[in-house]
Order: sequence, then C-alpha cells, then structure tokens
Amino acid sequence: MSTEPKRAEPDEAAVTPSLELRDLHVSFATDEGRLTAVEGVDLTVSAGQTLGLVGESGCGKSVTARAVMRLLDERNTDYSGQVLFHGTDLLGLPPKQMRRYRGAAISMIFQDPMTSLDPVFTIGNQLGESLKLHRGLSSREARTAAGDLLTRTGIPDASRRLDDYPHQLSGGMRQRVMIAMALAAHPEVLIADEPTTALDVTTQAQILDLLAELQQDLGMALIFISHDLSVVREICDRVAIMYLGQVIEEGPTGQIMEAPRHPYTRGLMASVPAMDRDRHEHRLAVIPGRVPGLAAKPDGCYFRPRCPIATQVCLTRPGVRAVSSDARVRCWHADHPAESTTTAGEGTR
Ligand SMILES: Nc1ncnc2c1ncn2[C@@H]1O[C@H](COP(=O)(O)OP(=O)(O)OP(=O)(O)O)[C@@H](O)[C@H]1O
Ligand code: NI
Repeated sequence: MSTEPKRAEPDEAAVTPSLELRDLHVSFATDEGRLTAVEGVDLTVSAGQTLGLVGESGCGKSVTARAVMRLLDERNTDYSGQVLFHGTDLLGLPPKQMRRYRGAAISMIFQDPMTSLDPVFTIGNQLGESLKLHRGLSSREARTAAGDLLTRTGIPDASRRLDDYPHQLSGGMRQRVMIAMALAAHPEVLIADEPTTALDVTTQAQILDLLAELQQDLGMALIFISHDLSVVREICDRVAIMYLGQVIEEGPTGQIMEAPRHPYTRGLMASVPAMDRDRHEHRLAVIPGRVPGLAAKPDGCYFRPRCPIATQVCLTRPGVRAVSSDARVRCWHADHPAESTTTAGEGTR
C-alpha cells in the first residue's frame, strides 16, 4: 500500500524481470487437429520473486512451464509469442543454444523425482556430473560440493547419502535430491511443477519451507505451479490463475486471495478449506462441471458454461483488463471485487 513506509531494499518495480512471457501460444498437432493448450499468456517474474501458477487439471500450467524450458516435442508443437530471459527470446534459439540455458540458467523440478533422477547412478554421481558440467569443478571438488548441496536441502548425514541410489531414498528425500540437482547450476529461474503433490502432508510442508528459504537465499525467480491456492498463499508474491490455456486473473497474492474478481478464482477460493493441504478431491468438486477438452472450447468466455454469473455479454470473448496498477482480469463482470466465498448474487450489467 502507498501509505506504508518505504523499505530500504529495492522495490519490485525497480527490478528487471528475469523471465517474461509475452503473448505465449502453444499448440499441438494431434489426430483431432491443431489444439491450443496455451493461449496468449503474459507473465513476468523477477529475481527474488515467487509467482504461483494455479488452475485445475488441464488448464495449461505444465505446458507453459515446458514451453519455457523447450521440453515439448517440437516436431508436433508450435509456439508463438516470446519467452524472454533477460531479453533473449528462448523460443527463437536453435536447440543447441537452448541447451545452454536449460538446466543451467533456468531449471525445473517435477512432481515425480524419478523423472529427473537416473536409477542406475548414485546420488553423488548425478549431482557431481551436474556440478562438473555447470560449474567446471573437478571430481573431488564436485563431491564436496554435492555433499554441501545435499546438506543445504536438509538431508541428514549428506556425505553418506552420496553413495545411495535413488531407490534407497524416501519420497521426501528424493524430492530434496531433485531440488539439489536443480540448484547445482545456480539457476536464476527455478520452475517447480507441483513439487509436493506426491508427498505426505508433513513432508510437503518441509519441502515448501525449503523451497521458499532457498529461493530467498539464492535470490532466484521462482515459478511455483500448483492446484492448491492454500499452498500458493504461503509462498507466492504473485499469483496467475489459468483456465483453459489463458491467464484469467493475475496480481499480488494478497489481493487475489482477499478480493478475487474472476468467478473462477472465487470458485477456487471457496473450495479451499483454510490451511488444509491434503484434500484436493473435495475441493475440486466445488466448482460445478469440469474443464472442457481443448477440442471443445466454448464460444465467448471459456469459463461461461460453468460460470454462476454469466450473461449475454459473455458470449463475446473477454479481453484482459487492468483492475489496478498491478492486477489484471479476463472477465466482463469483474468490476467489483467480492468476498472469496461469494460466487453468486452479482446482477447483470
Ligand atoms: N503433447 C500434447 N499433445 C496434445 N495435447 C497436449 C499435449 N500435452 C498437453 N496437452 C494438453 O494440454 C492441456 C494442458 O495440459 P497441462 O499438462 O499443461 O495441464 P496442467 O494445467 O499442468 O494440469 P495438471 O494440473 O493436471 O498438471 C491438456 O488438455 C493436455 O491434455
Ligand atoms: Ni501439470
């Protein structure tokens, strides 16, 4: 708020973005024709900042992340728009040059650690290779650094763990190792795609705390992908809510949580029991209906068939509107912020 005293550290506006997505579109050639999974996404994240990417299953969160990393199979994928890393458009890079960024300047961690850990090599071996490659360390230096990294991620008795294979570790420990792997190159941008979904509640909380702490210490820009608004509330500075490939609302976390404008965001909010991290099934049932397939996008506003306040105007596709200096929404009926629990009762215009 403008009435708050100025703090000593630079404010967000003064920081240049680490990563900027501009009008990103991602489509796939499929048997059903060309399907657009990401449609006009604009997002920015700066050093030291955490951006949450939220939405139900199939809304395009992972495709957005994988597009940034150029991890999608490019034989049947089309991109348009830009993914700017300090001004360089990653989408325009030849694959060879992209490899210099992927896993180095920009790193990603996944829900399932086994997708990034190789079962046939020890933890120390894998971490060490990454450290040698990205930081030019000798084998001996790499082993020491690997132990330090594991310690940093809260693995007890880290130097002994170096000789373990991934299957010898618990799920939570594997997730920590994966975080260590992702951090080995000192990335400027870290993308975490539902990194705690597969874990029990206690371990989830520990991993989230760890991520938040490392992000602060290392000053990374963090993109945190989740179904779960209650988790996002704890660690994200800003949130972008996605629906069917579009960002439908975006802004500072507090503002979005306290005064969501889009009916979809309100629905998500209403389905979050306070501070409860382990009841996905119950929550997702609260918004009636389900996310349509990409081959069956509705006319007009994509959320219209499920929306409690849709009117005639919603048959026309809404554009993005600024609702404050740093928040945007894609809805015809977003003029008045509402209590998060209120999803109905707004009249027509
Ligand atoms: N290679 C592909 N070819 C065709 N469609 C795809 C491909 N990859 C993803 N999709 C589709 O893109 C849409 C967005 O998928 P995405 O994985 O990004 O969703 P998400 O928001 O990450 O969901 P979840 O929360 O389940 O992880 C889905 O409809 C998915 O089926
Ligand atoms: Ni996903």
